[in-house]
Amino acid sequence: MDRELALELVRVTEAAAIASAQWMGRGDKMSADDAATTAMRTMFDSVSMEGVVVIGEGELDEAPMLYIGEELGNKTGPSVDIAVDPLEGTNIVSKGHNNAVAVIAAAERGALLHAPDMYMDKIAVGKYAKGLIHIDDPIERTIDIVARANNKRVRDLTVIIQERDRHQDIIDRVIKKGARVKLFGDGDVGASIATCLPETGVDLFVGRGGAPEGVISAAAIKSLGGDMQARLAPQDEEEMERCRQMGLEDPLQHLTLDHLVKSDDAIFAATGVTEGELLDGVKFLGGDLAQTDSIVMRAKTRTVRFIKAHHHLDYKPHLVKNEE
Ligand SMILES: O=P(O)(O)OC[C@H]1O[C@](O)(COP(=O)(O)O)[C@@H](O)[C@@H]1O
Repeated sequence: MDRELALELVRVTEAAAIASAQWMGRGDKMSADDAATTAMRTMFDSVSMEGVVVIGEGELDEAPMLYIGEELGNKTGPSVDIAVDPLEGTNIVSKGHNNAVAVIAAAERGALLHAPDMYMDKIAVGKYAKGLIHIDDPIERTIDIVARANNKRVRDLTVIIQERDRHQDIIDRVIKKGARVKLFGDGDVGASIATCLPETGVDLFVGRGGAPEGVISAAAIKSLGGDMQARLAPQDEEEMERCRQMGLEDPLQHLTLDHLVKSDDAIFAATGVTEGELLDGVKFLGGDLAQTDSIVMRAKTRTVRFIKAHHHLDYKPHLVKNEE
């Protein structure tokens, strides 16, 4: 997969971000998600690839667009697996909070784990701690390992955790150990990637979140040279069976970064929808002008590009929300 495909995928996330940002703060997460999905689906038609959705909006009977198995692209380019989250942080947008993004991960055909839509336990770190962590280690040991690797004192180490009741024990243990917690409401793709960007001050991501988000994050973490491990967390026998049907013989398998994204030929693209630590949100600058802020990276070359773009919405009427 080449640089051109990476840049084409940014056009797709930009469109999804512009469409959904118009729903910010309107208390309607479904419409925000629909707007992102429709815009993303439309843009995919012109992308030079033979893509197949492996992580999308659901099975064919659940989602009219971007369903698992759907073919995308104009069939002139490489054969790729596509994982999408048109709006990562639906609640964020409906409430006007920070850190919602539109995201796509792509990898050569067969390389992305086909993760069912269920919970997954995850741990992520930046490049200095790569190869040193294990998801089954007690958090206290992991903190010591990452502090040493990142050349920080434990008291200066920051662990980012989604603020959920299920994480209370781990939050208490991080604080007792003397490290810092940084809690976030929604959006664990951005939170896990933050471990790989030293300027965020985040050293370690731990917790249980969506499995699809886990695979998408893994494409970014691979491109940034960091490390991630995971394990699906099926909640009952029915979910165990779903894992098996998706090709995971052992649903509780210890998943390394290379299980999540099997190839080094992977691309991650994201555009901010609302303001965030990683990316600015979509800014409507007056008149028909909208500004987007995106990041795109390729695991093959480890190049990370930040792209600010101005869009004249008079020329993109399909992205403009209809006013009833
Ligand atoms: O809200 P839950 O059930 O704790 O699930 C956690 C998941 O929800 C999110 O915070 C937001 O997901 P949505 O965009 O689908 O609302 C994910 O980033 C995270 O993986």
